[in-house]
Amino acid sequence: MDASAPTTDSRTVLVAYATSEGQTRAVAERIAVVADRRGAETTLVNLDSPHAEMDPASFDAVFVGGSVHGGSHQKSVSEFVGNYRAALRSVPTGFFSVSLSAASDDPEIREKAEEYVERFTADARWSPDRTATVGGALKYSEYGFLKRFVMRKIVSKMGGDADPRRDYEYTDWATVERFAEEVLDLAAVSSVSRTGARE
Ligand SMILES: Cc1cc2nc3c(=O)[nH]c(=O)nc-3n(C[C@H](O)[C@H](O)[C@H](O)COP(=O)(O)O)c2cc1C
Repeated sequence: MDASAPTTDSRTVLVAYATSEGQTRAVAERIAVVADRRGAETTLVNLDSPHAEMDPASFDAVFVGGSVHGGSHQKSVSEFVGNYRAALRSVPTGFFSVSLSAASDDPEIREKAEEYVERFTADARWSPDRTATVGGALKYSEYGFLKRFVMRKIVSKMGGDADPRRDYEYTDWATVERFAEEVLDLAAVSSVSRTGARE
């Protein structure tokens, strides 16, 4: 093996996320699995649960993710990015956004998913190295009356006809893994030139 080849051994990876119904946690966990597979030491943090203070600058790669509700991501996600904006600019980063729009067959609706990301990153004044819009889930069995009502409205507005007697998962796991690999590749590349500045 070429000893100078970049590897992700002993790289540290942070996956910070917020979730309202659990699908973004599943996506974050899949990203962590991809990082673990590459030998990284991965820290998974739910931004809405009590957690130790952490400085993204002390990781080799940082993923941040949230889901879209009423057109916006969780406040804890924008607060995290706002608090650590400078640190996030110093490491390879990926932002993933989970929504139903991302799963639509209609390109105009999928465009909305991109707009949620653009609005988030513009408001947060942060330019992640990679972004991903990820199809979410419809978990009728877990929704109370109001959420179920809102979701049926959203789904019908999107032209869908999901049967509310069952749950749906629209997440494309191959896309999630590809996104994770791309950000991890950046981490491996930048660590090679770590003696100098990040290129
Ligand atoms: C009350 C509610 C509002 C939502 N609003 C939007 C929305 O504005 N746009 C969208 O694309 N998806 C919307 N969704 C779909 C969620 O983004 C999707 O269910 C996602 O999987 C939720 O991720 P989470 O389980 O990590 O919270 C909404 C879902 C709920 C329950």
